[in-house]
Amino acid sequence: MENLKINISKSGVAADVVKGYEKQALENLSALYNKTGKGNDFLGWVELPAQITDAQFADLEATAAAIRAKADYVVVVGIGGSYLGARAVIDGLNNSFDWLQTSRKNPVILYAGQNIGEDYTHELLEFLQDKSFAVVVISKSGTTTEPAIAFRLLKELVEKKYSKTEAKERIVAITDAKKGALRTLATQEGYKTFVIPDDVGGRFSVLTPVGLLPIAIAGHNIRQLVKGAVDMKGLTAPGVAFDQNPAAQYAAVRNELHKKGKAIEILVNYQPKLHFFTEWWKQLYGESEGKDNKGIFPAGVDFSTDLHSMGQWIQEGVRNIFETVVTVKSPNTKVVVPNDAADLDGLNFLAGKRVDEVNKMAELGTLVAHVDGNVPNIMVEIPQLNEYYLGQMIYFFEIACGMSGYILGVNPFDQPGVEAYKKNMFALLEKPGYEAETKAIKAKL
Ligand SMILES: O=P(O)(O)OC[C@H]1O[C@H](O)[C@H](O)[C@@H](O)[C@@H]1O
Repeated sequence: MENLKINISKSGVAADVVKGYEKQALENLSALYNKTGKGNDFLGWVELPAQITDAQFADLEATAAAIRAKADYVVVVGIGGSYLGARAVIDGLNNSFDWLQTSRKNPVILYAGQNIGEDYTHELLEFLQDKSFAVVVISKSGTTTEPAIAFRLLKELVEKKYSKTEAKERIVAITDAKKGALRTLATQEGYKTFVIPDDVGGRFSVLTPVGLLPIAIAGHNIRQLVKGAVDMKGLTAPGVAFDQNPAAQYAAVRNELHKKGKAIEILVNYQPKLHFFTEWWKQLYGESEGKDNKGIFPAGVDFSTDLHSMGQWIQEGVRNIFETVVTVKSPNTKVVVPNDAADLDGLNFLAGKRVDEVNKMAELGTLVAHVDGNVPNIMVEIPQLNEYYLGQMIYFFEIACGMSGYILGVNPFDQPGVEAYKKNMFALLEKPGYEAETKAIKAKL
C-alpha cells in the first residue's frame, strides 16, 4: 500500500545538514507525545485520530444522515479553524462543479461567518428564503464575532421560515463543552451539539466534529479520512527513524531554508480542488509559527493557473522564497487529448496523451525552472485525491507543524496576536466594557 512521500532532493539542503536536525527534531516529537513542550495543554490532536470511538463515528454519521434527509442546502457557519478544515476536505473531494449538479445525492454546502461582507450575507439569506436548508454552527470559543453575526441572522431565518421547534431539527452546534455564548444558546434552545475537546486548538481541529460533521454531511467517508490520519501517525511516530519520518524531514528542511534567508514558503498545488487545502495549511503554519517576531510567511499558489500571473515573480523576484509542492500521483478520472485531422492549433503532438501527463510535465518543467532560479523545492506526493490520503496529509502537516514550531523556538499552539484587531474593532464599535480602548483608539484616528 502506498503512502504520502516527501522528496527533499531538490531543496538544496545537503543530507548531512538535514541529519544535523535529527536529535532536535526527534526530541521535539517526543515532547509533543509526552506533553513536555510549550503549549502542552493543546496537544489533544496528537492522539485524537486513534481515539475516535465507533459510537462517536456513528453519532456523527446519524446526525449527518438526518440533516441530509431534511436539507438541500447546508450552511456551515465558522471562521479560521472552525471553517478551513471542513472546506479543504469537502472541496478536495467534491465534484468541481458540485453546486451545478442536478440529480443530487448530497446537499450543497454553503459557508457563512467566514467574512462580514454585507452583500455576501444579504445574498446568502436571500438565496435561502425559498430553499430547504439546515445550519451547522461551529465556534470553539463560542464568542467569535463573524460567525456569531451570521448565525444570529440564519437562526432568525430558520425560525421564521420553519418554526422554533423545527429549528431543533435543522440546527446543530459544535462548540466547547461548557464555555461560551454558543454553548449557552445551544443548551437553551435544545439544539443537537458536539463538543470540541479543550486540548485541541481550532487550527488542529479538522478531525474533531468541527470538520467531521460537515464532511459527513457533504457525503464523504469520515472513517477513511481518520484512518489515513491514524496511519500517518504510525508513519511519523517517535519510534520511526529520522530519515524515514516524512514529517521530521519536512520540519528540518524548512527550518534550514528559513535560517538561510528564505522568509516565505509557497505551498503549490496543480489540482484546483486543493485550493482550500492550501488555505487550511496557511492558517496552520501562520498562526503556529508567526510570533515573537519570527516565522516563515506561508503563502499559496494554484498552478498552472498562477504560473501565468505569479510565475514571473517566483522565477525572478526577490530570492527569499521556497516552494513545497503538493502533488497527486494519479487522477481519479481519465481525459485524453484528441487527435484533430486539421491540427490548426498545432496540438497533435499531444494527441493520445492524458491531460494529467501534460499537467505533470508542467509540474516537472516548473520544478526545474524554479530550482534553476534559486527557489528550493520540497515535494509532498500523495497517490490519489481521496479521503484516506487527505487524512494522511492532514496529520503529516499537523505533526510536522508541531515539530517545526519547536525547532523555531516558539509556542506553536497559541495565537495571542489575533486579539489586537478584535480589541480595536470592539473599541471602534463601542462595545460595553471597552470605554477606555474606545477613547484611546479614537485619539489615534
Ligand atoms: O472557533 P472559534 O473560537 O470561533 O475561532 C475561530 C478562529 O478565530 C480566532 O480568532 C483564531 O485566531 C483562530 O485560531 C480560530 O480558529
